[in-house]
Amino acid sequence: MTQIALTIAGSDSGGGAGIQADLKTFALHCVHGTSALTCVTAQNTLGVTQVEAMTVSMVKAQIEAVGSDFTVNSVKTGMLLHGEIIEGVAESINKFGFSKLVVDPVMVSRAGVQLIDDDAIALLTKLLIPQAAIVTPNRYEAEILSGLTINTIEEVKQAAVAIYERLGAKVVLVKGGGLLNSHRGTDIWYDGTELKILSEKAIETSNTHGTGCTLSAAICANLALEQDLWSSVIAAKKYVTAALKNFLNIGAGNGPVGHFFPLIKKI
Ligand SMILES: Nc1ncnc2c1ncn2[C@@H]1O[C@H](COP(=O)(O)OP(=O)(O)O)[C@@H](O)[C@H]1O
Ligand SMILES: Cc1ncc(COP(=O)(O)OP(=O)(O)O)c(N)n1
Repeated sequence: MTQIALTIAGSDSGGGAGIQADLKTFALHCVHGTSALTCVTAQNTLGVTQVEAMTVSMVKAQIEAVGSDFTVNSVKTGMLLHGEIIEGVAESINKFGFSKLVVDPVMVSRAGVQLIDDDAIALLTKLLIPQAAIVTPNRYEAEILSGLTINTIEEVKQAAVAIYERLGAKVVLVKGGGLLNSHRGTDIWYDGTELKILSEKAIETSNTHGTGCTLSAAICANLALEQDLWSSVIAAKKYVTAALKNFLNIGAGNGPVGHFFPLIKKI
């Protein structure tokens, strides 16, 4: 049977993050990828130079087109840009009752640049995070969502608990790529009962563009394949780590992870 996943996210013209990263990740998991584009970014390995939003009606029409024709097994959200889009997306998600929902609360890039406005952050926390099966903030997003400063693993754990308690998330996975040196491969899971550490050795590279999108898309793909949430996260962590090890040294800035590493012919 063909499993189907939907990504609701922005386009990255450089192909490293956003919709492009999500669809590649779905394909490498043998999951049919569908998409609802929220915005278009002019972006490369050096950064974002321009952003344009899709209209709310077009975002909703894309979700409607996919949801009314296919059995969608899982959904992820990425860059949602502004409050009206978030309201529209939340409405459509409710309409179709998508329950295997991964919310990657894309707000701040690894470089610390805010990617959505303040109203959007408030609506994301109110309308989408409580509906998510799992929310996957990076270090900076976890600081905003928890109201805490994060430097150490202990502080990552405190933030994960605070986000769970303050926002009603079912599971929180705080990603550690923005931490210092040896902690960059360490993520913290909190499900209201247990704090779990997912740790991989930090990979020495600046070609990390798209790690967050890739991790959340891989979780979404594994959920579509009917794995449970914890197994989905473990497998996704393995996929993003391998993709990072196979980074693409392209462009003048921070290159993307290598999504298609399993297909590369060994000489
Ligand atoms: N240098 C690195 N070495 C190993 N793992 C990393 C590295 N950078 C990021 N990761 C992993 O990539 C995933 C995405 O995390 P992160 O980069 O923090 O997200 P985002 O792209 O949203 O900022 C996490 O599992 C994190 O541990
Ligand atoms: C269109 C678009 N969506 C999301 C991001 C952020 O990508 P992410 O993988 O979360 O983070 P980086 O590791 O690339 O900072 C983006 N840049 N563009």
